[in-house]
Order: sequence, then structure tokens, then C-alpha cells
Amino acid sequence: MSESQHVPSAVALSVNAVSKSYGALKALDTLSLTVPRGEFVALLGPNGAGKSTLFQLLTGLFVPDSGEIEVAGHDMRHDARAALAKLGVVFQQPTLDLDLSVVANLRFHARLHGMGGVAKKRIAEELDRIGQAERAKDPARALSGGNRRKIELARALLHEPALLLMDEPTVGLDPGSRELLVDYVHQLCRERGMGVLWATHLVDEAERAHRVIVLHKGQRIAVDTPRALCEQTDTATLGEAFLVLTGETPPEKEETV
Ligand SMILES: Nc1ncnc2c1ncn2[C@@H]1O[C@H](COP(=O)(O)OP(=O)(O)OP(=O)(O)O)[C@@H](O)[C@H]1O
Repeated sequence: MSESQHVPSAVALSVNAVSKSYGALKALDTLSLTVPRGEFVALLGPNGAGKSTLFQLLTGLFVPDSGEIEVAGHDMRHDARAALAKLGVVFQQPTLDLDLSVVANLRFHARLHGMGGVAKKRIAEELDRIGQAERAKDPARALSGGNRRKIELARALLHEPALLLMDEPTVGLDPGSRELLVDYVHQLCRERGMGVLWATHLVDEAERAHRVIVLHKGQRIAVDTPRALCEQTDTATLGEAFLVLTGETPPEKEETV
């Protein structure tokens, strides 16, 4: 049985007043955010906003200087094993072993998660779902960039996480593959009731998010639906809203003042 004995939490991720500094630089400053199950939340921030730092804390690579992180109700500091078991991650940098076959990459992950006998079935299901079943025995190296990303996503989903973290996952993909990946993750979110936190600096990837969190210089400067962010900033597009919120007023607005 793969079901957890923990009572499922309706909140996939809770970040409460988390701070992290590198020397004098405060990369994250008392950041709080929530990702409910079934919601696609975009974490939108320019380079240097603190997205990667947050993901390092969420994946347990580092611990925050202060504040708490819970994944599906499990505290990352005191119950990291249970928290990490509920987490699926696709990193910005490719992490497949290119010399191994697709299925061997997935088996390795299944073993890390102690999946046992259910692994074979879950691997087959996820590969089938993304139309890559016939590529199972191919070396990962033989796949296109877009298909490698799909395999990384299938791998992240094997252990049926409550929270899916996507860290700038479209880096290096062509526009078509980018759009397909965003669509697929929206579909997963709906169908599996997973919470998704999608970090990006690309506004178009955040346009269909249930909520957008704007991160700037380590602080959450806005959180709302894309439409509400436009209303608040009196702008027509999320791109313009983002520029206004981060203090870079679009040229056409400046001219009309
Ligand atoms: N190991 C480190 N040592 C010192 N400063 C760091 C370190 N890692 C990140 N920083 C700084 O912390 C701030 C936040 O960086 P971070 O990489 O988290 O932002 P980001 O939003 O992910 O940006 P990018 O998309 O460029 O990676 C930046 O000013 C960065 O220079």
C-alpha cells in the first residue's frame, strides 16, 4: 500500500515567515506563502529575486535562518523525511543520467523513495501517460530536450506527491515544448489535486495560474489572481502589472502621466 497513514492536509505547502541570508545579503525576507492542493501557483520573480534560494529550502538542501516550512502538513525541519516523501521536484538544470535508459532513471528514483513492488506499475503508467512508453529502454541521451523534461516530470510524479515544485522548468525548451509542459502540469493539477509551485521569470507561464506570487528582492510584494493583479495596478496585462509591481513602470504609462 502506498497510502500515507498521515491524515491528508488540504494545504500542499505552507511557508511561514521564512528568511535566509548569505552574509549581509537577505535573499529571502520573512517570506510567507501557501499552495493549496489542486492549485497552480506561479512564483514570478526577476533574476535574483530569491526563487532558487526558496527552492533550496523547500527541497531540504539548506535550512532557513528562521521561519517554518510544511509540506502536506509535515514540518521540514523536524520531520524532513515525511515532508520530502510528499514532494516532487523538477529542477532547472537537467538531472537525468544520460547514459542510463529512461526506465533505469525512473527505477533509481523509485528505489530512493522505497517504492518497492508498486514501482514497475507506476513507471509504466507515467511513461504511458506522457506517450513515452516505447522509449523506455532508450538511453536518456537519445531523447529531445522536451522529452527529457517530460521524463523528469514523470519521475517527479512516481511517488504521487502532494506538492509539485517546478523550478524554471522550461529553460532551454522551444516555445512549443514550453506551452505543452505548462498545459500538462495544469491538467495534472486538476486531475490529481496536487499543489503546484511553478517558479519562473517568464510572465506568459504565469498567465493561467490560479494565483501569482510576485517575489522581488527576497520579499513577497503581491499575491493574487492574474486578473486581480492587473486591476490593482490598473494595467491590461500581467506583464505590465509585473513591471509596475517591481518598480519598473512600462514606458507607455510613463508617457501618459
Ligand atoms: N550561495 C550564494 N552566496 C551568496 N549569494 C547568493 C548565493 N546564492 C544566491 N545568492 C544571492 O541571493 C539573491 C537571490 O538569489 P537566487 O538565486 O535565489 O534568485 P533567483 O530568483 O533564483 O534568481 P535566478 O533566476 O537568477 O537564479 C541574489 O542576489 C544572489 O546573488
